[in-house]
Amino acid sequence: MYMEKSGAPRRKPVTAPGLRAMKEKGQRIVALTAYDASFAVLAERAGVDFVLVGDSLGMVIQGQSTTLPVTVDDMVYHTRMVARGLETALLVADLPFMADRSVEHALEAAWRLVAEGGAAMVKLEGAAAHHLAVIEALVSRGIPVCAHLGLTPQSVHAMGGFKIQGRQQEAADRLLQEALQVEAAGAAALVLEGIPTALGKIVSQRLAIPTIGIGAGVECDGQVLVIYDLLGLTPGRRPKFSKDFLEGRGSALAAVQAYVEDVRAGVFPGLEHSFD
Ligand SMILES: Nc1nc(=O)c2c([nH]1)NC[C@@H]1CN(c3ccc(C(=O)N[C@@H](CCC(=O)O)C(=O)O)cc3)CN21
Ligand SMILES: CC(C)C(=O)C(=O)O
Ligand SMILES: [Mg+2]
Repeated sequence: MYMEKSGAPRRKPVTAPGLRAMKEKGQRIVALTAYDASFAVLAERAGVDFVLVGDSLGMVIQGQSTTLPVTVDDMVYHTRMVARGLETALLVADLPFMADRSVEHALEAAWRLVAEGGAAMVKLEGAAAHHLAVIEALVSRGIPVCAHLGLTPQSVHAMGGFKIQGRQQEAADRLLQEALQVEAAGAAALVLEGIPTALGKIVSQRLAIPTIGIGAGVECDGQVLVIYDLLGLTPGRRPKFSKDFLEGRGSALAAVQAYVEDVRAGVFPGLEHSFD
């Protein structure tokens, strides 16, 4: 094997049903993005539970200003690279923009992410009727789905920028209803991005499936970050909800380990990384 992956004692593989069991036991889920084998090994060695090949790769790897140009081919390529670095963490891949334009397209894309890429779960943004139909189609064929609500970057133009969502009561009520709908459609987990802490808490309490927050406050059942933000590698302004864990530490592994510990202990995100 090219790379030593875990370094630590072996642990049981993280699975889709296992995420729900973690919520039931009150164990926080630690998620992190990775786009290549080296970063996947880092996440694996630090004990990350859920490794996301995010379409954020369009921004942090490709240097584009949104995630919209990312293709299914791009996602399959990076998912394959990440798969080679993982041993026990759950491998999740984003369906890129418009891969869900029909149930057929979504099935084809998810098939490739699982069969060619090695993903064990796919993530998709939104809870419109057509998204719910896609979730049901994938789940009924044995592909676990992670939903994604709130600040959904593939809707950047509709939102008028990467803006915090669910600040008004009506929008908050709508988001809770959508969360209940994706759960009913069979989603195994839900990423909540860019919403007030109080809303993240309510959604997490009302759902049986785990919520994984990014800029959604400390009350979610888990947290996710973009690894480049965690390592302070993002040029220019990075989202307020992110934190440079490498600052004051001697290695990338120590930085990821500190993130894992802080999420498990419920001390990250702090108020300074949250919205109210
Ligand atoms: N490096 C990186 N980190 C991410 O978290 C990330 C990406 N890229 N690319 C894909 C999406 C885009 N994301 C973003 C990008 C910017 C903001 C941002 O600047 N938000 C403002 C909030 C504005 C408001 O208050 O409404 C902020 O100050 O954080 C948020 C999410 C999250 N994702
Ligand atoms: C930030 C996470 C949730 C994501 O969707 C991505 O990295 O693309
Ligand atoms: Mg994404």
